[in-house]
Amino acid sequence: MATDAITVEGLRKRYGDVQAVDGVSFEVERGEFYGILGPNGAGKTTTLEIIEGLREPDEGSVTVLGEASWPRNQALLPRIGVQLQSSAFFERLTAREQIHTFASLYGVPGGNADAMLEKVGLTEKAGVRAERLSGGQMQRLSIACALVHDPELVFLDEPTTGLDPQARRNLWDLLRDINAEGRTVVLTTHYMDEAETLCDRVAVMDHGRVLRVGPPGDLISELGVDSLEDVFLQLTGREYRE
Ligand SMILES: Nc1ncnc2c1ncn2[C@@H]1O[C@H](COP(=O)(O)OP(=O)(O)OP(=O)(O)O)[C@@H](O)[C@H]1O
Repeated sequence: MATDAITVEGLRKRYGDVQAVDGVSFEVERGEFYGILGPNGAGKTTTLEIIEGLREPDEGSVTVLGEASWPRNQALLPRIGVQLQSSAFFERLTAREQIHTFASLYGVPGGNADAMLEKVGLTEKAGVRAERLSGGQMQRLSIACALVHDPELVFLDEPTTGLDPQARRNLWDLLRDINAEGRTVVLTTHYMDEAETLCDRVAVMDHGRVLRVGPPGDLISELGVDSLEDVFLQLTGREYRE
C-alpha cells in the first residue's frame, strides 16, 4: 500500500539449527511510531537488520519507502537513519567531531550537524570526547548521528537501555519530537512502559514469529489485563528480561 513505510512479507531466516525468523509479516504506516517487542532471542534484531538491508532473508520480502531493501539498495540509504551502538563512534573524537564526520559522509553541511547537536541538548558537551559522555548523552549523540541527514524513517534499537529514569524520560521527549516532525520511528525496547507510552502500535514477537500486533491500549483491553507488561507475560509466558 502506498501509505506504508515498511511492508514485511513472509520473512524467514535460519542460522544453522536456529530458525531465528519464522514467517514474519507486518506493515508500518508512514508517520507511525512502531515498537517491536520480544524476549531475548525472539528474532527482533535479525528482523530489523533484514528490513534495514543489512542481512539477506532466506525467504520473504521487505519494501521500505516503496523500494525493495535487498539486494542492498543505495537509493534508500539517505532516506533511513539507523541508530548505531555508541561503541560504533570514531575513536577519540569529540561529540562535535563525531556528528560532523557523519554529516560529511552524507554530504550534509556542518551547520546542520551543529543544529542537530543543539536539538539533542549536547551543545555544551560539543568539545567533550564521546567516550567521556554519560550514558544518556552518548545515546543522544548516537540518535543525533542517525538523524543528521534528515531521514524519513528512523530505526532505534533499545535506545534507552541502561539509562536512569530521568534520562529515559528526557530521551522520550526527544523521540516524541522526532516522530511529531513526521518521521516514521521503529523501536525495539526492553521496557514495556516505554513502549506503552511512545508507540502507536507494537508487534510482540517470540520464537521468530509475530504473536500479536496492535495499539498497546487495544492489546491491554483485548486480553483483559492492566498493562503492556501483562500482555507480554500472557503472550510469551515470560517476564521481559535483559
Ligand atoms: N549471526 C548469527 N549466527 C548464529 N545465530 C544467530 C546469529 N544472530 C542471531 N542468532 C540467533 O538467532 C536467534 C534470534 O536472535 P536475534 O538477535 O534476532 O534476537 P533478538 O530478539 O534481537 O534478541 P535480543 O533481545 O537478545 O537482542 C537467537 O537464537 C540468536 O542466538
